[in-house]
Amino acid sequence: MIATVTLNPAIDCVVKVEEFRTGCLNRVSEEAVFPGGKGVNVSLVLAELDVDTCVSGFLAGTTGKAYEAMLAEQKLKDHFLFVDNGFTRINTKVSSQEETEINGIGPVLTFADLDRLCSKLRELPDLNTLVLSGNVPSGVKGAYEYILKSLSDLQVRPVLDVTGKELLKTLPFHPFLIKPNLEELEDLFTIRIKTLGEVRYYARELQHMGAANVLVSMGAEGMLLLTEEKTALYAKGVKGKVANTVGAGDSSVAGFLAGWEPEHSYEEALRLAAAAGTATAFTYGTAHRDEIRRLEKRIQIERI
Ligand SMILES: Nc1ncnc2c1ncn2[C@@H]1O[C@H](COP(=O)(O)OP(=O)(O)OP(=O)(O)O)[C@@H](O)[C@H]1O
Ligand SMILES: O=P(O)(O)OC[C@@]1(O)O[C@H](CO)[C@@H](O)[C@@H]1O
Repeated sequence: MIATVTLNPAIDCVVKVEEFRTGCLNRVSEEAVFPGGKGVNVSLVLAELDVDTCVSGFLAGTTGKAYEAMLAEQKLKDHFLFVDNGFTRINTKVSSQEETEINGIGPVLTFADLDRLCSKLRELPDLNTLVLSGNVPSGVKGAYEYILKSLSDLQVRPVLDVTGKELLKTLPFHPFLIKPNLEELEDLFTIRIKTLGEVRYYARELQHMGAANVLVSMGAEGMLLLTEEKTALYAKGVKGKVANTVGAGDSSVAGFLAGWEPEHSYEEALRLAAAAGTATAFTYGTAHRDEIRRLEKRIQIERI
């Protein structure tokens, strides 16, 4: 089973505004709410792809209760824990001429909370993969390193979709997969990347630092996978009508894991990663299976 950890989930309020402007009232023409947060998005797409998964992390307050009810509707196995300060954040995602996101703060966590979470994760039967992704709340800086250290005796594959120092601290644990996007890769090395060759070079640097597989997502430009066998595969972007790209990266992580599992084929992993990411970009909320399977046929992969 694949467990996902979302330390700071959010109710995603996705709205469409015909012409978004700052400094005035904007009225929305379409709106929807989803139980968001990176790990939960990964689990939603895994479930669409018939992979056994469960969600965990922390909720708080009345929005936390609402979040739980939204999860129940999605029929995800829910191992979230409650903390008794603050409230689960509400993140606003505006689709307009361009996309604008406003992400909230969420509750404060302590390392004692992380210990409770680790105990919960230990109890999960058949756990083989642990996906850790998203923002680390104040109070628990270094949380992912702490969780991986606490669970280092378990035989699980760590998967990390986190940024900056939080990512670097986890590389000594040899994550099975990391998924920086292009901007995050640039920020990690304080450089500007212009070519696929440069993407491959810096992905390789992350392998030298401990990562096994590195998947660099590049929005509409597709994604590059540097496998643990040192093969670089590139999946071209697919053109289509973008609804909202929120969760596209998380869907790619889910697609990668679902595609890799049956035959341990990295080409199939990349194909499904690209299809799932694209399907989510073309959907409000995370992608559904039919769209993912339809797009899978359109993914072109080349060795670079
Ligand atoms: N505008 C787009 N058009 C086509 N495909 C897209 C688009 N945006 C994203 N994708 C697909 O989804 C994948 C992941 O998207 P992206 O690189 O934006 O991830 P991300 O920055 O981690 O996103 P998020 O943080 O919102 O989950 C891309 O590599 C691509 O395959
Ligand atoms: O604030 P974080 O944890 O970095 O990102 C949270 C978030 O923006 O990421 C998901 C998309 O990847 C959304 O569902 C959610 O609102």
